[in-house]
Amino acid sequence: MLEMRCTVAVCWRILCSKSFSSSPVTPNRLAKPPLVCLDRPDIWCPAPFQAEVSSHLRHAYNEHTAAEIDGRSIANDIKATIATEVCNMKNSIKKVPGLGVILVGKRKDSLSFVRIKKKACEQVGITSVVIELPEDCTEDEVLDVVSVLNHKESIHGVLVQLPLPNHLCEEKIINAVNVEKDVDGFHPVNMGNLAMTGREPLFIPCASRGCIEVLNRCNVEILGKKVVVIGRSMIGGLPTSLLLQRHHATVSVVHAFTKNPENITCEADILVSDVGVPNLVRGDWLKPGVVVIDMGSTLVKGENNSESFHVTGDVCYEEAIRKASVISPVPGGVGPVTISMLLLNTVEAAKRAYKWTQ
Ligand SMILES: NC(=O)C1=CN([C@@H]2O[C@H](COP(=O)(O)OP(=O)(O)OC[C@H]3O[C@@H](n4cnc5c(N)ncnc54)[C@H](OP(=O)(O)O)[C@@H]3O)[C@@H](O)[C@H]2O)C=CC1
Ligand SMILES: Nc1nc(=O)c2c([nH]1)NC[C@@H]1CN(c3ccc(C(=O)N[C@@H](CCC(=O)O)C(=O)O)cc3)C=[N+]21
Repeated sequence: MLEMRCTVAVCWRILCSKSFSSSPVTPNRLAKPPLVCLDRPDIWCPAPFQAEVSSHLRHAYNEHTAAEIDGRSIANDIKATIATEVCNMKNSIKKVPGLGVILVGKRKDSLSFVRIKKKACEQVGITSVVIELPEDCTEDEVLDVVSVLNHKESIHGVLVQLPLPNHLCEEKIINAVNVEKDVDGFHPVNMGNLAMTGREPLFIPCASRGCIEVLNRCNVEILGKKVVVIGRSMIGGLPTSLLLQRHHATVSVVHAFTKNPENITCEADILVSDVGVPNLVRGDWLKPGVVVIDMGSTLVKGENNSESFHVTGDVCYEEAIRKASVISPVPGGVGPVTISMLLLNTVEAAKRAYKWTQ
């Protein structure tokens, strides 16, 4: 409890202090900025960048193995564009976008994801503040921090790292995030608008947006394709299946209660997996030539040294590369692009807040 009070006090001081300012803007450290592909079929909000058709595929070893998607290079291209835009915003209105992240507890994976988000913000000149609360904090204490960030003028994006400890009501906390700062896109108004044809969510969940971005960047056509999404969580599978439908795919969803999932997955032209079970998707689940997007990201202990961890996806990579035409690896696939989509959502939130366009 004392630890939490101290953390909140420190956070409050950080939020109120003048020294809570932007990290260095470093557009030149990154690759030449290409144009980010933000095309969406229903054009829900003004897309600030034009689409660039470029290839981010590493070639296959031979004709029997898949080409590998280079998610890090896609993410670097997007980050370079964002860094330039943040720089322009700073020069034009003396403001930079700000992201507030709330982290409850000390889960190893959450700590790692939050560290990655913070570093990515620094790379492009977005200010970030991470509010850490102890595992046993109360719901009211989390809601108080959400409220502070909601009201802070220099914070344009607010996100609560998930999952939360069981005693906290995720629904109540997500509902409390200002819908105009909901850069995760998990607020029911944003999620509802994503689900309803013709409506315009202010934000699209980052992993789902990342999935579409990766497919676009690798010139994989979505329209009219049979897509199977494994998983239906709020973070990953559900919004991804909705977004793919917006892009006119025919989408089937497989979940924990699906009987004989391989009978469904083997029909897919594009397979997206967001489950968190390593090696769930085997080679015999796949149609030859399928495009595989592995969104799973699970920390697993190394075999020999129990202290070492590595991140792994849902797809049995060695088997899948022999069936797929294109595959996203873990790490280095959709994950880094998800992070760059969070940066993009934060920039878009700041632009709306300041009514600023380049
Ligand atoms: N790369 C990225 O950008 C992102 C990666 N992730 C990763 O995705 C994974 C899933 O995370 P999250 O969505 O939060 O997890 P959840 O546990 O919330 O959801 C898992 C989903 O998978 C389904 N599922 C579980 N077991 C099976 C099974 N054996 N067969 C088919 N479906 C199954 C569940 O079905 P049911 O609904 O029936 O329970 C549920 O819909 C994690 O590894 C996470 O790190 C998440 C977000 C972004
Ligand atoms: N409020 C909230 N929003 C989220 O968007 C959210 C969340 N909670 N909880 C957990 C999931 C998972 N997720 C990932 C983001 C980046 C990588 C990523 O960058 N992965 C790297 C490797 C990461 C590493 O090395 O640890 C890669 O695949 O190359 C993975 C997974 C976002 N999530």
